Amino acid sequence: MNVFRQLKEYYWKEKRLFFISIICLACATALGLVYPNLLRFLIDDVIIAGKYEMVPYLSLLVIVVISIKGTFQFLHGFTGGRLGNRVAYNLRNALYNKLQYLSFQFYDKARTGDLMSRLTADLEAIRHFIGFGMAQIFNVVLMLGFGLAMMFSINWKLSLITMVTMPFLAFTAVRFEGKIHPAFRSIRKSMSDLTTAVQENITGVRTVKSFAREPYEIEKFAARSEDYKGTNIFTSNIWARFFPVMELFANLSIVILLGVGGHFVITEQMSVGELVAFNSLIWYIIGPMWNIGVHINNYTQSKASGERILELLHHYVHVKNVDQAVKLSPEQVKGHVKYENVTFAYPDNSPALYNINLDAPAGSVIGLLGGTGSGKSTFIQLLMRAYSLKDGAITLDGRNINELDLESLRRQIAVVFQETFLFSASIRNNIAYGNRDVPMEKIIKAAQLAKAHDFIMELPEGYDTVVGERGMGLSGGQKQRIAIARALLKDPKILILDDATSAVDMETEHEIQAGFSELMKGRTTFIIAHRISSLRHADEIIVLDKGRIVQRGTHEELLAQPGPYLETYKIQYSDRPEEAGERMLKQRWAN
Ligand SMILES: Nc1ncnc2c1ncn2[C@@H]1O[C@H](COP(=O)(O)OP(=O)(O)OP(=O)(O)O)[C@@H](O)[C@H]1O
Repeated sequence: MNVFRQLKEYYWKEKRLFFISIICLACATALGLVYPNLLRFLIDDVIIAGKYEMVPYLSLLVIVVISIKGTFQFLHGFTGGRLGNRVAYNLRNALYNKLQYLSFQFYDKARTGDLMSRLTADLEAIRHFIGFGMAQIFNVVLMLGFGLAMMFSINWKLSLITMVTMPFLAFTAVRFEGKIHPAFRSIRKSMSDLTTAVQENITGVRTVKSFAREPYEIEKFAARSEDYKGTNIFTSNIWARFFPVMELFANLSIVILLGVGGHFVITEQMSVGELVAFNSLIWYIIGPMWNIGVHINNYTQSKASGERILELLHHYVHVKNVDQAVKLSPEQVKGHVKYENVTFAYPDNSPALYNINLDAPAGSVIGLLGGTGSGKSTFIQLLMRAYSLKDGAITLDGRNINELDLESLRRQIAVVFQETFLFSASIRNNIAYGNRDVPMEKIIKAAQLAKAHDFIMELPEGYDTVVGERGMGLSGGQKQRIAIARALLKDPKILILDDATSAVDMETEHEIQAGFSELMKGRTTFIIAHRISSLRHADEIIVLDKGRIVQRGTHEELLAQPGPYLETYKIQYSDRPEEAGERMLKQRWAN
C-alpha cells in the first residue's frame, strides 16, 4: 500500500466521496442478504403455513428492497465514478505540470510513447482502482463475511460440506488470472506495435512513397496484424479452458448442497425454506470467489501504474530556481552576456565545451561557426539554462544566470531553432504562441519582418489558416519564417538564431537578414550558421572545434588569417570566384 500512501494527497481530499461510495456499496451488499431470508420466510412461514394473503405484502417488500438496493448501487456508481475521475483529474494535471518543468536532461532520454502511456493507460488503471477497485475488494470481504455468517447460522454442517469446493474455485480463479494477465499484456503490446506501424506509416508516408516501399509496409503491418490476431485467439483459448472448470466447481457445490441439503430436509434437520435460502446464499458467495483473481489483478496493475506515475511525479528537476532567485524585469535588462571559463559536459560524456570565454556587450552580434558536434547548440543552450552549469559562469548584465528566476530569464531570450515546431493551430496562434492579447497589427508586423506575411496572405484563410500537425502543408522555409516571426513578437533582449535560415534559399536568407538587421538593433544576438554569408556582419565570430574556440574575430580579421574560417569561406565561395577574388584583392589592398 506504500504506493497508495504516496498518492494519498491526490485522493484523500476526495475522502468524502470515497466513504459515501463504500458505505453505499456495503448497504447494497447487506440488502442482498434480505432475498435469501425473504425466500425462507415465503416458503416456511407463508406457503407451507398456508398464509397466502401475505404474498402480496411480501412481493411489495421485495420491490421496496430492490428499489433501495438499486438506489444504493446507483449512489455507489455515481460517487465512485466521481471519485475516480476527480483523482485522475488531480493526477493528470499534476503529471502535466511536472512534465512542463522537467528539464532538457530528462527529455534527452524520455520516450514519447512511454510518457503518453503513463498519462493515459496508467492513469486509467488508477482511476478505475480508486473509483471502484478498492471498494470492490472491501466488498468481497463483506460478502464473504456476511454470507458465511448467515450460512453458518442456518446450518453449520451443511455450510462446511458445501464449502469444500470453494478453495478449488478460488485457486482456479487465481490461476486463471495468472494466465490471463500476461495474455492481456501481450494483447496490449501487440496492439501498441500495430498502432505504431500505422502511426509511423502515416507520419512517414512521403518516405514510404518516395522509396516505393508500400509492399514492405503492407507486409510489416500484416505480420503485426497476424500477431495481434494470434494473441487474441490465445487469450480466448484461456477463457475457453478455465471457465468450464470454474463453472464446474461452482456447480459442484450446488450439487453437494442439493444432495446433502435434500437429505437434511428429508431427515428434518432443516426446513425447505432454509435449503432454498442456502441455495441463494451459495451464489452470493460464488460471485466474489469467481472474481477474486480479477481483484488481485486490478490491485497489482494499479499498484504498478501508481509506481510509474510516482516515478514521474518525483523525478528530479535538474534545473530550477535557487532560493530567492532574482526576477528580471524586462525594462531593466540590457543584454550584456559574459561567458567566464565555461566548461560543460553532458552526463556520462566527455566535455562538449572547454574553457569558453566571451564578452558580448548589449546589442552586439555574435556569430558561431563550427562543424557538426562542435558544441554550437550547447553553447547557446547553456545561456537558456537548459542544463545546469557547474564549471565556470555565464552572466547577464553582471549577474550569474544561475541566480536568476528561470522563467524571467527565458522570457528575455527568443530562439529560432534549426527545426521549427509548429502546433496544429492557426498561423496567427502559432506566431502569438500563448500570448492571447497580442493585437493583430503586431502579429502582421512580426510576420512582415520575417518575410512571412506575403505567403501567409496567399493561404486560403490567411492568418486563420490552421496548419497541420508539425506544420504539415508548409515548406521548411515557410515554417522557419513563422518561427522567426514568433521570436520577433516576443521582443526579446537576447535573440538566438540556431541555424535559423538553413531551410531557406540564399535569396530569402538575404531578405530575412535585411529584416534581421533592423530587428537586431538593441538586442544581443547569437547566430549559429553554416553559411558564412549569415555571419559576416557579426561583431565577433567564434569558430568552434570539438568544444574549443579555435578562432575568433570579425569576418575581415578571420579572412586575413589561415584557419578553418578561411577554409570554409573558400569552399563556400568557390563557385563564385569573382566575389572571392574581389574579396582577396580588397584584403590585399587593405594590408
Ligand atoms: N543532449 C545531449 N546529451 C548528450 N550529448 C549531447 C547532447 N547534445 C549534444 N551532445 C553532444 O555534445 C557535443 C556537441 O553537440 P552540439 O549539439 O552542441 O553540436 P553542434 O555544433 O550544435 O552540432 P550541429 O551543428 O550538428 O547541430 C556532441 O558531441 C554531441 O554528441
